Amino acid sequence: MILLMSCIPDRIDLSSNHLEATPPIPSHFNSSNILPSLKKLCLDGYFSFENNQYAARDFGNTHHFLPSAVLHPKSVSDISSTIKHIFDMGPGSQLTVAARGHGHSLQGQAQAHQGVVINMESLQEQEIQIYTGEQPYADVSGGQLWINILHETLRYGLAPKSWTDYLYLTVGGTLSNAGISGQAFKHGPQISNVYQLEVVTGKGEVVTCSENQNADLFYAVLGGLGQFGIITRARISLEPAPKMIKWIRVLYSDFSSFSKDQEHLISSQDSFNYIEGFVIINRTGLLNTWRSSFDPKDPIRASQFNSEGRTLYCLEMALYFSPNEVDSVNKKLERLLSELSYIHSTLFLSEVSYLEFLNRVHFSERKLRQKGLWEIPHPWLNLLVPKSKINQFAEEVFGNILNYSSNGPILIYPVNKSKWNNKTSLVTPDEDIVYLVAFLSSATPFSTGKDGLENILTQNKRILEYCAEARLGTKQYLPHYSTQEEWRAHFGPKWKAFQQRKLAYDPLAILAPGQRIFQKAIPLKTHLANQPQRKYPASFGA
Ligand SMILES: Cc1cc2nc3c(=O)[nH]c(=O)nc-3n(C[C@H](O)[C@H](O)[C@H](O)COP(=O)(O)OP(=O)(O)OC[C@H]3O[C@@H](n4cnc5c(N)ncnc54)[C@H](O)[C@@H]3O)c2cc1C
Repeated sequence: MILLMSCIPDRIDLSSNHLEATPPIPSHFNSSNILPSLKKLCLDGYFSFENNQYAARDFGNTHHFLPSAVLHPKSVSDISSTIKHIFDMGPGSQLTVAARGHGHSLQGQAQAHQGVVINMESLQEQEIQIYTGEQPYADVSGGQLWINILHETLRYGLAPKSWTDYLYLTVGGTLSNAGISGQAFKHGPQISNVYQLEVVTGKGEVVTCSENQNADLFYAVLGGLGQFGIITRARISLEPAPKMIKWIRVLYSDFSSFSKDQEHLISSQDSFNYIEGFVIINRTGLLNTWRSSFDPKDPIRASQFNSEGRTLYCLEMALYFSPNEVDSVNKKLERLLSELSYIHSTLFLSEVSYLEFLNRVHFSERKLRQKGLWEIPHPWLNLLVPKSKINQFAEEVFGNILNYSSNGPILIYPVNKSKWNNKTSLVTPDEDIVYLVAFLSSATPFSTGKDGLENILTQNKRILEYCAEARLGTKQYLPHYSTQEEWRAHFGPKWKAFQQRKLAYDPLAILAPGQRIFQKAIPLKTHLANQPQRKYPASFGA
């Protein structure tokens, strides 16, 4: 159930549905004055003004802000003329615009309260175009799903190099964050594997950018949380696609051996193609095994392994190969495994196609959907932790704060920062190796117990407080804050550049209001100059 109200108290907990207050839209703002002017725009696509509840929903399922209109663009010009029209109204109109990819944000980041949501998936102006050759690439729409890109590129024996664990996400959505998965140690995140973008800025201008052309906008948009422009097209770097995957999991009972082996593997020249890992705290229910699209016998074998109540760490690796390389890949696998110090009775190996491997979470999604466990609140917390502090972090968080059980998978794996470009808007800890730690919790509807939403949010808060108190230098990935002070602390030395770029590309703060970084009500120049240390209501941030 979605509750949509224009005026609701600060926080309502309906157990199954955690809502936050609607942003403080001033009383003089009346969207009904604005909407007739939108209707007059000459578009290839169309606006819908009713039945837009889905645009007030996301995967997190805790924030629900209803827009006044949804644009279903058929062309880039639909997007640019809509934004230009809103820009020309000036700051007084209050109208904001959120691009909505697949709506898999966690806290309303793709929503626009009483604003305009752009349904990016309807932008199918151009087919996926593949360029073969020495440096192959794909030209794709910003609203394209990664799963569709995979299917199409595989027809040419090619595929993107860097992925997310789940492929039902759009190009624009993941490039606005980073796009991190088990290939990132080798290729960097998805934002390191883009040659060119086409962007509609907050003034409605359509700009092509790359590292050689309008480079500042290019880097601003990558990891830019949708603040500087709407990605309408992206040129994605490709590589020859492997046919098959050896997919391996091994267990550790000791965190430092586990992380030492992970770091060894990501630093080796000739290593696996994919390296991740996860924490197994107590036993696993269906929600905890959503990544276990593995040999069906393995969970049974794993459950026979007597952990004696200890927390276990699972190192997950994949080796790409072609059917004609079986001998050499087996030798390589043997050599790589011989360098590791896992518990030897816990080696799990399966062989799957590349497509099955990359699409593994969708397999679990289907199972969860059947049980009604997909569209429930997901109070996720994603952190980037510097390598020098990971042992301290693990000891306190896995050993103390989460001492009873987890409410979903906890991923943990290191990546080499040398593969990441510091010019992008993405913020990471300042070390050569950082760990992605993802607490992918699901809240049980109506529960007020340990698996309930409030409890998980409290637990997330404890983790964040511990990181701050212990000065671990962690950064949130897919960040979510409620005060401007927190955003400034998040960006640290990058905050000034982030503000300057906002002023250059979206001076009226029209775009991506759901990130709650800038507020359209305040003219941006004043806003930037004054730097107020103000705390906005929890739902709105700075
Ligand atoms: C099941 C699941 C698994 C995930 N796994 C991973 C993972 O392995 N690695 C990882 O890095 N992330 C992962 N994520 C997080 C995911 O990458 C982000 O939430 C991403 O933003 C979702 O993409 P989307 O298309 O749904 O974007 P949306 O939620 O629709 O939008 C996200 C933000 O980007 C903006 N935006 C959307 N489209 C555009 C565009 N074209 N141009 C400019 N701005 C735009 C929106 O306004 C919003 O601010 C996962 C999320 C889920 C739900």
